[in-house]
Amino acid sequence: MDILQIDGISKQFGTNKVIDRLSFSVKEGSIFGFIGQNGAGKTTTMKMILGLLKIDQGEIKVCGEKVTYGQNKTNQMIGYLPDVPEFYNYMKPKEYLKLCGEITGIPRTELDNKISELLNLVGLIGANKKIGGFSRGMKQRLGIAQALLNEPKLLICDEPTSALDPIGRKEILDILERVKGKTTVIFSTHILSDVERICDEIAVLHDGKVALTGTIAQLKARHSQEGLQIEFLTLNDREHFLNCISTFEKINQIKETKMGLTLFSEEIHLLQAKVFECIMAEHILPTKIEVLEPSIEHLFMEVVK
Ligand SMILES: Nc1ncnc2c1ncn2[C@@H]1O[C@H](COP(=O)(O)OP(=O)(O)OP(=O)(O)O)[C@@H](O)[C@H]1O
Repeated sequence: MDILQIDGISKQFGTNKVIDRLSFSVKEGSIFGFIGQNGAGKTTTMKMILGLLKIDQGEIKVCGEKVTYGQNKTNQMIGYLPDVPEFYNYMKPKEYLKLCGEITGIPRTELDNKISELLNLVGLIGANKKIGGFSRGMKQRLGIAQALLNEPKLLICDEPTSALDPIGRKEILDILERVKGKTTVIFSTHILSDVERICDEIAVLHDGKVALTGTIAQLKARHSQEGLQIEFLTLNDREHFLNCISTFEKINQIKETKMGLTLFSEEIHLLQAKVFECIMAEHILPTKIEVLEPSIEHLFMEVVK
């Protein structure tokens, strides 16, 4: 079942059309990566899902229920972690979650247990200090706990890892993976390695539309060409090699690097044969030859270039 259906939505700010007949859907129980460059419209889309921004055209459904601007019915099924979550800094995490739980009407008999469970999940059970003294990563983790308090069917996280160091990012990704069994997760990001690590499906937002969507394996198999990276001892060697290889018609793209070249082709075996032919013909000794696996990063670059 699709927990989220986005059907032909558009959004314009003045003359700036940010979202242009955007459509995609998210399956229940999955982790969905919503990818886009800065300013692509990820936050705008999330705010429309939450009914916080008016849609110019199209429709959004959460669990089959239509989202209406300014109304919170569908938000009862959603937990939201904004890109910069705000807290009462003078409170400790337990106190803060208790306040949130009381405001949203969670019965007192359940609340203490639920808070301990969530603080355990996000690794903050022992963090008995004021939130003001928390690191960014700790604040993001507390934000996830808060977003999960009401047991939402859908957890939406806006760039949860963007401002974090590698350890902080890994902690967040591990939590999202653990949450997956109970809650569908959508997270926006421009960090492609995070997406490769935990997402079941992705959508790449570009020019207001989905430029690419599918599972990671499908996308790699369908779209990406493989690359071959070669490095040389001297720039002179690189020039000679480039003159030889550029006559080969099966190459789609050549990128120059500091001491080498990266070659892209859909027929990597033919490319390899030609590379060795040029090396022999030009009497060049490369310092490195490496086949690059198709990656989401390459795919993304293909789509947004
Ligand atoms: N309230 C607004 N009024 C006018 N323009 C806006 C408004 N909100 C967003 N925009 C514009 O819409 C575009 C998309 O912004 P949005 O914040 O949705 O992008 P994003 O993909 O989330 O980017 P980032 O990764 O930088 O957070 C930007 O050009 C932004 O300036």
